Amino acid sequence: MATGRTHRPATRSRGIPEATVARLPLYLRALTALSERSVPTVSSEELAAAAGVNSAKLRKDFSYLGSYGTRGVGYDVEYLVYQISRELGLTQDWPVVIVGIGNLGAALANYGGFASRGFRVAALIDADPAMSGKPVAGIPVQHTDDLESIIAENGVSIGVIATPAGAAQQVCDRLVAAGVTSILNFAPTVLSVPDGVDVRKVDLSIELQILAFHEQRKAGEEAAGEPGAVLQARKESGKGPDGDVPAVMPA
Ligand SMILES: NC(=O)c1ccc[n+]([C@@H]2O[C@H](COP(=O)([O-])OP(=O)(O)OC[C@H]3O[C@@H](n4cnc5c(N)ncnc54)[C@H](O)[C@@H]3O)[C@@H](O)[C@H]2O)c1
Repeated sequence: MATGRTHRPATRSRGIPEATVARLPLYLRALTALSERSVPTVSSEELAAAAGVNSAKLRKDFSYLGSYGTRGVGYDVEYLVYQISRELGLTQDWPVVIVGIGNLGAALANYGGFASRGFRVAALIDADPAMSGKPVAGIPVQHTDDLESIIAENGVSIGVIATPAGAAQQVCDRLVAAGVTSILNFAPTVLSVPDGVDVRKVDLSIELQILAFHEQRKAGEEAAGEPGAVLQARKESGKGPDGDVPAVMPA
């Protein structure tokens, strides 16, 4: 759901392209659903359809993981879940801090899905003294004065920024100086970070603007008397109804 920007070269040092890395969570989500239904194996076509990705692309992606599946049987679901989780670094617990506990920060803190995906909300931080000590999602909010010590004590390397745009760069600078090396930014502003710090930006309004563009184009095509044009455009692009492009795009 975003225009992500990862300040890294297009290929990681271990040789997995960023575009593949961006698709791994899509495979993992589809595989986790299969695993929950106790499905033992899956073909590349089935998994590609479930993940909304082209199957040739999927096979290429899995070749980077050294996973080729078995002809006539497919891929072992549990093993692939393990392999992708390991590749994404999800076999370890990642403590995360959220800075800015307003509407969005509180909603993120309350989201139960992080823990099951290997992310533990270690602390909630806000500049408003009136919020200090108040529990959100069962975690007491801490004041920004203590940001550096919170990062150090919890060994945090991932920070989520949900402050107003005007505060985001300053919060980012403090997080980075305190040792955070990955930032998920929800504030509508472009952050400057030193080399070695990854930033991903989530902006729902940009996503909506992109959808508005497509809606406008579809309306134009239909008005021009080409009712099949949308379907044809999908066929040509090779994308399913949801598109096979992850909402969070690599740089
Ligand atoms: N990315 C998206 O899709 C998306 C969607 C909604 C909102 N947003 C953005 O998320 C941000 C938060 O939105 P909201 O609706 O939760 O706002 P909000 O006003 O409800 O909350 C902002 C919080 O940040 C705190 N804050 C302000 N300055 C701070 C600082 N220097 N350090 C720490 N905390 C600070 C405030 O005390 C407040 O609790 C905004 O930048 C907004 O534009 C993004």
